[in-house]
Amino acid sequence: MISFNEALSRVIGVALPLGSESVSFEAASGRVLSEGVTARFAMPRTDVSAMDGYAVREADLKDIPFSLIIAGEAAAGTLPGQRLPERTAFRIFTGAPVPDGANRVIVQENAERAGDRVTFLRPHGPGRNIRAAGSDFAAGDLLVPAGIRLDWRALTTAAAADQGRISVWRQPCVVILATGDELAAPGQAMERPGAIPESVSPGIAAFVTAHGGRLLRSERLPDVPELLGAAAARALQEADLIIMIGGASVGDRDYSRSVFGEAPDYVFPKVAIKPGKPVWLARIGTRLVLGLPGNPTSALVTARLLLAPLLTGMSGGDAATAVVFEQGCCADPLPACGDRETFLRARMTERGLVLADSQDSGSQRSLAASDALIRRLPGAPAEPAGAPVSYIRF
Ligand SMILES: Nc1nc2c(c(=O)[nH]1)N[C@H]1C(S)=C(S)[C@@H](COP(=O)(O)OP(=O)(O)OC[C@H]3O[C@@H](n4cnc5c(N)ncnc54)[C@H](O)[C@@H]3O)O[C@H]1N2
Ligand code: MOO
Repeated sequence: MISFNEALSRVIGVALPLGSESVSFEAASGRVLSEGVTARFAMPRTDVSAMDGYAVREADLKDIPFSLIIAGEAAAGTLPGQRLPERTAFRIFTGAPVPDGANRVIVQENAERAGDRVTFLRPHGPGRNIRAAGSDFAAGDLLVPAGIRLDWRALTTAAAADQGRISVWRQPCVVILATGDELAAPGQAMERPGAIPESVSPGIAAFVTAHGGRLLRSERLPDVPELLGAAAARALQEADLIIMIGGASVGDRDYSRSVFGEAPDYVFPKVAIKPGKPVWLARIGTRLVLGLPGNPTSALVTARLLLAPLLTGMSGGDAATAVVFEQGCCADPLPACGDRETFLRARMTERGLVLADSQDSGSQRSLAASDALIRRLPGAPAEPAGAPVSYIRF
């Protein structure tokens, strides 16, 4: 069985972008730029006021108090090119073009206006309160480079470039197939003896969307090979990535692998990790199929460790950045690790990482309260409380 590191490097190897497309800003959130965004013009476009106040000439300033006639007004959006006559002031607002000849804006808090005169009553500070043309960026400057995921900060910078459309990598289209006779839609399990709520695909669906995928649909299917086969064939037509949930193990009714043929072209058939050993990844033509174990914690842990880099890379990002381990300390004693690399659910607190009450891979209660996975290497000895640990945000 391969190690987690080997599985991760194989995921990174197949997590390739799927081609680019041009989108409007409304559709760009969370997408990865396939081409950098360059500015169509300099910002500010012209010298502009940084404050609400009065534009003046330096040469006209006298000891306070002194007055000037107000000769005009400039607001944001006013065309540049107005001229400030000597020994006058202009009423000016933040973002307005500074009239030619003016070289300082005095904030209105230091002045008092009466009709067409302004009297400066308090000393102005050293700042000129003018943003020079091009001081933010010049025409043609690269504002956001290719490869950046457009989060709310990068979207703002990109929009400032005044490009109507931008080039982004295509989103991987995903179909989720959750398998198991026992599964019922949440809200409908109690009425059916033997049923349990299908809890994994709602979590995985949210995970897919958060990591740059486009969810086409999520289906719940019984353990009937014909039905699974038909659903898999449909999914292979439409999706770049199919996520099978459950049926990954060796039970007689575990069909998730066999619906893709006698011997799928595995990227890996399982991984030496706990929880999540039965996780698998295969290529079916140009599509990828990821099999997550049915145990809810195993499914979510393997999603965090292997689906995150897969979706990150397929959506144009740097797959390796999706799996970053940090150093911390564990507030609880740690048990010795067996021969499978183990990821323990934990919660980040001011005291350090606190282990979840249950580490059972079927446990679902602890998931909502866990935001970290502590990484324990095979054969690691037991440790007392306070030991340094490597962990990943969960
Ligand atoms: N003889 C062996 N048995 C098992 C092995 C093994 O190596 N040899 N591996 C165990 C491990 S480790 C895991 S993890 C599980 C994973 O098995 P499957 O992927 O085949 O999962 P299922 O059998 O379908 O289900 C396991 C468990 O999870 C519940 N489940 C499944 N899907 C969902 C869902 N969508 N929502 C909520 N709960 C779900 C299911 O009812 C079962 O209780 O296999 C071990 N067995
Ligand atoms: O790997 Mo399983 O996920 O240990 O229960």
